[in-house]
Amino acid sequence: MKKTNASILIIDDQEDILFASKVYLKKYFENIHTLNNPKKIVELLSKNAIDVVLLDMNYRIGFEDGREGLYLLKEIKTLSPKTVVILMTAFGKVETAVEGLKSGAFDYILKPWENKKLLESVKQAVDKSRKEQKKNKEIETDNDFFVGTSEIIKKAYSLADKVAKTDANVLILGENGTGKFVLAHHIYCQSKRKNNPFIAVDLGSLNSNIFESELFGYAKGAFTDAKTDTPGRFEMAQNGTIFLDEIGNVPLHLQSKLLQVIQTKTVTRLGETKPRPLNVRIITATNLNLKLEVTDKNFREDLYYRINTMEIVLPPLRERNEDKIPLAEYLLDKMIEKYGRGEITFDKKVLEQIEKHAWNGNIREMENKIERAVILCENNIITVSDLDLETITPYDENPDDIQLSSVEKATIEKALLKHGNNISKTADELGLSRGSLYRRLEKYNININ
Ligand SMILES: Nc1ncnc2c1ncn2[C@@H]1O[C@H](COP(=O)(O)OP(=O)(O)OP(=O)(O)O)[C@@H](O)[C@H]1O
Repeated sequence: MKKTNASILIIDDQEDILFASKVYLKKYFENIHTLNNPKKIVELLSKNAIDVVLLDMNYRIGFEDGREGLYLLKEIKTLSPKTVVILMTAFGKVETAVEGLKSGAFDYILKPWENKKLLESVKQAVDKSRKEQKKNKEIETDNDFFVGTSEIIKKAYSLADKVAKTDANVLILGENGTGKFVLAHHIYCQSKRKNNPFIAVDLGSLNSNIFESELFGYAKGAFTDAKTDTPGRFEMAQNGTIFLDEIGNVPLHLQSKLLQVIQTKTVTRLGETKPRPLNVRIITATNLNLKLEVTDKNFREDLYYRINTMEIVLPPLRERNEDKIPLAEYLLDKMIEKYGRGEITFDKKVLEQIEKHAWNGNIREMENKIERAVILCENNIITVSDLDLETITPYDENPDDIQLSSVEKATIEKALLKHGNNISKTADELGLSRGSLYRRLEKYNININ
């Protein structure tokens, strides 16, 4: 009989159970791993792709309420969402196992089990795990990613495709709305980590108080609200990819903590002392000129070199003139599908405007305008008034102006972030009147709501 190509992990503190189940299941499945200490789960899951876990619910004598099992179940589902878990429980403890089913376990079996029943349950779990993996592949191949025809963007995307196959850290630079998140996700989908988690974190929105607990996790009791042991985003990304957006906005004292995680490939939860091993690919992004931030001593040089093994610059839309019309057509098709509309086309005048317009808000601005136009348009033709571009200055800056305006925009965004979008304080810091700050927010399409 041919063995099924699947990896099963059995976790139990009783050696005889591990031995017996391993010997039996080895006849049917290619890889059987066993663990007698559940603390080693993170390490094992970070090094192996496991299809099914058979998990005992109790480990310490005197603690037989199954809570440990439920906790470990949560941890496994966080670290490796596509792994299917079967709980093992003693007769009379079914209630906790049922709670486990509600928390994402696939099945439970009673100890001592009949081998046939165990085999049946594991086979079904392997099927389920295969289906999950297939579902994910379909989503990924269905992933709609616009490439474009300009040399500058083709170069950037081809670099991304090349680096995707490796485990190198990637830094994506580009103005707001140029597609940094979309590119990071695209890299993940092309990588060998695509069946493991993709965790995106907007570092700009994490204030210093929650930065560490969110990213590194915490132990129960580490601070007043720490009710349970909780993994951070790094652990959630175990075996997968973490996308750290707005890395340029992390304050210096927290940069050193990030550096330590990246350097040591370990993370220590708040309130714990022992580091946990990490196997995570790191993709970062920022709209700031990070090199300049390093020169100005706002960003640690050592962290910069850690994260930019490969640097990909996404050009603003105004530097990709020939992509504007094809991109607009692509976004139009996307919106037609979203709103279930029949064929809609652009009026000739609209196409001219699309080409001339600066699109300082980049792809996001174009997407928003086209979405609005699809909702508003009558007669299935998008007119100039549907697209609503009249009020916006056409693009006629020279390259030096572009550089300058990118810097100005980034400076304003940084000051806004620092002052929690408070207009008066931001204007004060920048030496502007409130009126001129508002004019600039409009010019650069900066939304503060
Ligand atoms: N290559 C692409 N193909 C299809 N759509 C894209 C592409 N790049 C960007 N977009 C669209 O443009 C919008 C902005 O993209 P995204 O959020 O990735 O930009 P960003 O640079 O991360 O923005 P921010 O800096 O503001 O976070 C998204 O709604 C996305 O759907």
